[in-house]
Formats: sequence, structure tokens, C-alpha cells
Amino acid sequence: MTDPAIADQSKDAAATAAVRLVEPGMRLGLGTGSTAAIFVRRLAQRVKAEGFELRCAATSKGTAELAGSLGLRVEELDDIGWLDLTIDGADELDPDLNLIKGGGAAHLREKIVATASDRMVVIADQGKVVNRLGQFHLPVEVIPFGWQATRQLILRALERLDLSQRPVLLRKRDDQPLLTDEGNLILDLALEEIHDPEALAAELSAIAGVVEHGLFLNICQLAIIGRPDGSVVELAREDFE
Ligand SMILES: O=C[C@H](O)[C@H](O)[C@H](O)COP(=O)(O)O
Repeated sequence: MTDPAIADQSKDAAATAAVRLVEPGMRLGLGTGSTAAIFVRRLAQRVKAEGFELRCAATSKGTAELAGSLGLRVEELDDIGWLDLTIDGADELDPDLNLIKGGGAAHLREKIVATASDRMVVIADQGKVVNRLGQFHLPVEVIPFGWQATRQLILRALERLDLSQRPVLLRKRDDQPLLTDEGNLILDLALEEIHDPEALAAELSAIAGVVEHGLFLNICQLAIIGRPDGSVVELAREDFE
């Protein structure tokens, strides 16, 4: 079916392949972003055509609204309890299936949903695959209270890792600070190359004002990479069933 909202062939190929992983009755996590939105549209088409039941938890208000408007049953994660599968996009992924996420400022809820799932599958176009994470900026969600002190602590943590970039407060087009769905701020780190993602993740997580960073390490089990010709390539971890 032609849908004007699904214009990107690579993303659509990945999203369409991921829809085939969904089984009737599943408890499903829905990601955020343009690729996840295509997945939601393709999923809704399949559910409408086949008429089966699903229980969905969304990773953002935007995704919840889209899924609900397309007739999918969206519930609070706590009402569902645990999820069988989460399908989400990514900003970058490396050969070990470690990710940078949060380009749409949704990584906090995305990480909560992904880690409350038996399996997490990433869908992405091939431009997202990198040898080493870091070319895409790394978002760090911080509490508004004392955020400038938190920024200082992040800067010191980066210096300990020989990363000297200054965290930048993410702003909207009107120059006001962007607030996440949880009412927090985002500090963006333009790092270029992250040589030790585990060390960086540990440093960031140890700072009191940091709510969550966009490094998703050892969370994703399968990546479905879409190509412009409509084909897909799968990268799987050994523990993917
Ligand atoms: O916060 C946003 C999410 O992490 C997205 O999944 C990520 O930014 C990828 O989005 P897109 O599919 O639009 O590139």
C-alpha cells in the first residue's frame, strides 16, 4: 500500500522486515523517531489486515499518539509489566550492536522500555552503521536543578577520558531549552570517536544530575539494516533467538 508518510525506502525496508518479527498476542515496545514511526505505520497495516491483538508500550508521547491514531492498543508500560519485544531506531550502531540513541531526545524512555523487554531489535538505514560510535552527538538527559554544575561534572569526566568537548545545552528553534517528555534538559556531546564506551557510560552514570545518556551498550540483540534498493541485512548477537 502506498503511504505518503513512508517515503524513505531504506527505513521502510528495515521497518517492514521487523513487522514480520511480531507475533499475535505479543507485548510490544514501540520506539521513537522517523524509522520507528514507519514501523508503527506498517505494523498498524498488518494488524488491521490480520486482525490480531497486541499490547503496545510507547517510548514517547509522539509515538503513543501515532500508534493510538492508527488503532493500535497503547498502554502504560507498568500496566503491561514486561515486554516480549521492542523495535526501535538508532542514531548509530557499531559492529557489536552498541548504539547511540536519543537524537529525538527520547532515549530515557527508550532505554527503560528496551531493558524491560526480552529482546530489543534496532531498525535503521545503512548510513547509521559505523565502525566506532561517536560521530553522532551523544545526548545526556540531565535534571534542570543545578544543570550547570552537572555540566561541569560531565566536562571533568570527559577530561579524565581525554575527551575535551564541551557539553552543549540542546535548544529548540525559538532558542528555549528543549525539555524531554520527563521535563528534563539535554546536554549534547560532540565527541567524534568514543574509544571506550563502557568507561564513558560509567562516568556519566556516576554523576548525580545525569538521568540517562544515549549509549545503549549490550541491549540490542538484532539490527535490521535497510538499503535504498529495498533489501535488508541483519546483524545479530549470538544470544538472539
Ligand atoms: O530519541 C530518538 C531516538 O533515539 C530515535 O530512535 C533515533 O534518534 C533514530 O531516529 P531516526 O529513525 O529518525 O533516525
